[in-house]
Amino acid sequence: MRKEREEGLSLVDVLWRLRTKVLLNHHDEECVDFLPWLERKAGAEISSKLYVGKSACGRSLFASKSIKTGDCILRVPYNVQIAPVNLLPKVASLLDNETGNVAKLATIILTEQKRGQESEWAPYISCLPQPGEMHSTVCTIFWSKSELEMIHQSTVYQETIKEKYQIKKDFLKIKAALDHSPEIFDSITLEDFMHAYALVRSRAWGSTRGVSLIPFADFANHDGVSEAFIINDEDKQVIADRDFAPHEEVLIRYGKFSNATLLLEFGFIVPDNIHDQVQIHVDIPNHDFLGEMKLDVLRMHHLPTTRYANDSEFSGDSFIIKEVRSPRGKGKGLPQSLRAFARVLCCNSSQELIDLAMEAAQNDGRLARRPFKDSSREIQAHEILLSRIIHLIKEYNASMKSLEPVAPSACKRFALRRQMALDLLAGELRVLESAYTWLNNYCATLLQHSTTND
Ligand SMILES: C[S@@+](CC[C@H](N)C(=O)[O-])C[C@H]1O[C@@H](n2cnc3c(N)ncnc32)[C@H](O)[C@@H]1O
Repeated sequence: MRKEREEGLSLVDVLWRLRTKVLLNHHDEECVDFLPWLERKAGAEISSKLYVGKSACGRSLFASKSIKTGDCILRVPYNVQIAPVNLLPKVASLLDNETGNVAKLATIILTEQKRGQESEWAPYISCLPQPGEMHSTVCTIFWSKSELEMIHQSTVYQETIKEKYQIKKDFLKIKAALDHSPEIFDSITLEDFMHAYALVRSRAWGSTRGVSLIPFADFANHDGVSEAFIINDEDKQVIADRDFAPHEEVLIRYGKFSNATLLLEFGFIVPDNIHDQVQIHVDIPNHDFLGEMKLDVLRMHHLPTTRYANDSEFSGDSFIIKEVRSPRGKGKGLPQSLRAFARVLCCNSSQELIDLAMEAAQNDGRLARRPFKDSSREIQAHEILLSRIIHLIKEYNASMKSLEPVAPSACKRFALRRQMALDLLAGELRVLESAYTWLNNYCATLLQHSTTND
């Protein structure tokens, strides 16, 4: 107690510290003063029911007392959120409109870190994960080229390359701006910027006023099946989705995110993620003599098509598929837009394309949404999808097989990333296999009906 009093803490703070020391079983010495400090800064209560503690996934929020379903467990007013407008005016004036909000928030973190104890945000900044901490460097932007190759099947691969490019672009702009202000920041490295960028990506939320860091709320860890989330309002609130006993970890849902998104933005994945998805490309082959007509019909009906690098080579589209939960025909099956695309792709006469366009005009205007009347044509359309999916399944299996088990002497970081790559691919493979089962079943049922009718 004398030590705390010597640190200049008020009696209330000392009592809070003693109380939490007794209560906490995930005690986090470094964060004990953080919430009282934030509440003083906000001039309002932020949470009477939660504390910041330690978990297997870095810091986390825990119940400090019993929580009932429907209780408001935290509210962070806008005046203690960190938004791009908090960027020092001198630095802001040197940045153009193309500099993204994530880069601006990352710059705020770096400049506040530099100010050390003089920073008005010092108690918050000092609780953020440090560059060396394992969980903060798992995001794929930190993966090497060969590590990224492990997941080249997944959209995360391309997204990471795009993101790394954007980070470098933003870094050069920020560096140029800070070089004009050596009194604020003498030298900034790409590594420092990437770390700050990853911190922002994994803990900033969007709101009616743009993107901001939400101190305290951003210590909540993610559970994809939780119904508690940060309400997209100016003051950020979270409402408990169930009862919690004292000291239970309180998880929230960041969003209905696939493992691809979780890995890219937050650096972790969850097993059996119900939000997993796969992006598949379906192309109109360049040898298709009806290719141009098919493209015209698709565009006339507002189905987006992409012409790839060389106009004469491929045209096609990308579709997101999620796990198809019921192979027996119940539930949603594959996206209707993908099945419509396959029906158009399957047409082998201009008359068939005209018939599809007429059918759309006579109904709700949407192209190829109804099954072909001729069930053998309907089967052929879906077999195009089946063959695409079988091809992808083979590729995923081959990629996973090539990820040899790591030697016991391999570095811990590589072993972790390899395991994440395997888990990511396994989740996407599960989605593809569910689509395969659904399509197979659909075609078999159609075949059975047509032979019965014959
Ligand atoms: C918004 S922060 C949450 C607080 C963070 N644990 C900390 O120490 O400051 C998001 C980060 O927490 C970690 N995290 C959150 N939920 C997780 C989960 N379910 N599994 C693994 N890591 C998780 C990841 O490192 C993620 O980037």
